[in-house]
Amino acid sequence: MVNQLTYLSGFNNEHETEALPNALPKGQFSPQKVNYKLYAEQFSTSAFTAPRAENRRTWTYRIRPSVAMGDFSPYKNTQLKTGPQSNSPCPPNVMRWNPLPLPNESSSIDFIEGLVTIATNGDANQQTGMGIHCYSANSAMGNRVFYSSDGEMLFVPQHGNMEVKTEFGKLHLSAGEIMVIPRGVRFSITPIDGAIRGYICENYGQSFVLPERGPVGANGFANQRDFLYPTAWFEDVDTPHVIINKFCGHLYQAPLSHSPFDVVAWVGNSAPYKYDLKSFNVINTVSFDHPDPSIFTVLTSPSELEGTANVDFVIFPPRWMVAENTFRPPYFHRNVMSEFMGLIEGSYDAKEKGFIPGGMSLHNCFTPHGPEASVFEAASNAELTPQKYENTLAFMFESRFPIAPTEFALSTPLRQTDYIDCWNGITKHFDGKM
Ligand SMILES: O=C(O)Cc1cc(O)ccc1O
Ligand SMILES: [Fe+2]
Repeated sequence: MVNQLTYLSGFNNEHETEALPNALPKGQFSPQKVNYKLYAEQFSTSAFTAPRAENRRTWTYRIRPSVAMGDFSPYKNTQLKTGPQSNSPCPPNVMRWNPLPLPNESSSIDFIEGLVTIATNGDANQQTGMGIHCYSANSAMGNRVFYSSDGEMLFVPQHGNMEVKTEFGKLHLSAGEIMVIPRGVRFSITPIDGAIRGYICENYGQSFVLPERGPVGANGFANQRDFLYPTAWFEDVDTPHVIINKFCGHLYQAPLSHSPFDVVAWVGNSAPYKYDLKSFNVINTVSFDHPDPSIFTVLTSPSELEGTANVDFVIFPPRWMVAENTFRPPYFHRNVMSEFMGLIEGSYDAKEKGFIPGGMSLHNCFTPHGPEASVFEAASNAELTPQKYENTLAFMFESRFPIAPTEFALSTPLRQTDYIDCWNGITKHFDGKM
């Protein structure tokens, strides 16, 4: 059992929280002396001059400033990769993978060791694109603490429960929830009650925001109030720690004489947050035709091209299907945007076999795809009564940039090299007659 945590609610709010009374300065951010002899340190994840609506920064009040640390040295190479991947082909094939196995009970794998990159796009140093990783772990990170300078990390847990210690406080995260850790925030992950597994979108581009609602109005989709931020929590621990930083596609380590989780109070809008996907207010057709999946966008990382995301995070949650005279599952299509999908639980309406929880699929820029043959047959002949589509939770990272699988993803035996055969049964029905 884990203790209940308290959270602050509201996407991108200027939150304020203190673990000791009056640790937060009043009326200013950087007084000559901070209460409790703390240090003031600003943490910025947008340029100082970013417009107010996009500006993100938090003032932290900590036992030591972050610079009280040793120097960085290279850390070992792992399966964690970064875009652009040089010398690696990006074949346009439809691709699908079985889930990464959970770590064996006889071995002890922490979050950092269990990270494997499946695909990347864009260029981390140009702050475009993303890395798509899978994690699987069964042990705590001990005195190791991780952060990425290359991107903010959107976690999509698929299996198990974890406690996440961050500089801004603790979060508990379970399958069916998501969490975003801003670029640069230090964290440590501890599996609770067994192994954990999930997906990560390391977003090199602009920070995730909520999509516009347009004519839908002031409510619906993901509502701001359902995004939960941690309350300040700190430990005053003077034992050696190791900081592991992903920077420009490489890992570095640096020694620290103490725990970096020493923020006693903070105020600002840049901090980790989590969201329960069950809170998503699903909006869909109540008449005919299958709408585009953009109606299911939870978070979007915009690019400089309006409406053309660096990456959209889209979910396919349980919902009523009521469309009349309509082919109800996802349609056949070719798309300039590239689509990477995962399955959190149950099954997905376009693929009844082969796409299994923890698995992944990739349909790249203009690669044709759609319902598998048996789904097409069944949905073309189904009686269209209202139907509750349950036991399902899929998601998609959809990006304007082609998504290149890593060497690992191309060659792993987890890859279903016969994936294309699921469309084998698509035959000609045309006979020239109506
Ligand atoms: O390819 C997919 O399964 C994702 C998807 C779902 C949908 O409902 C419509 C278009 C689309 O790309
Ligand atoms: Fe698609």
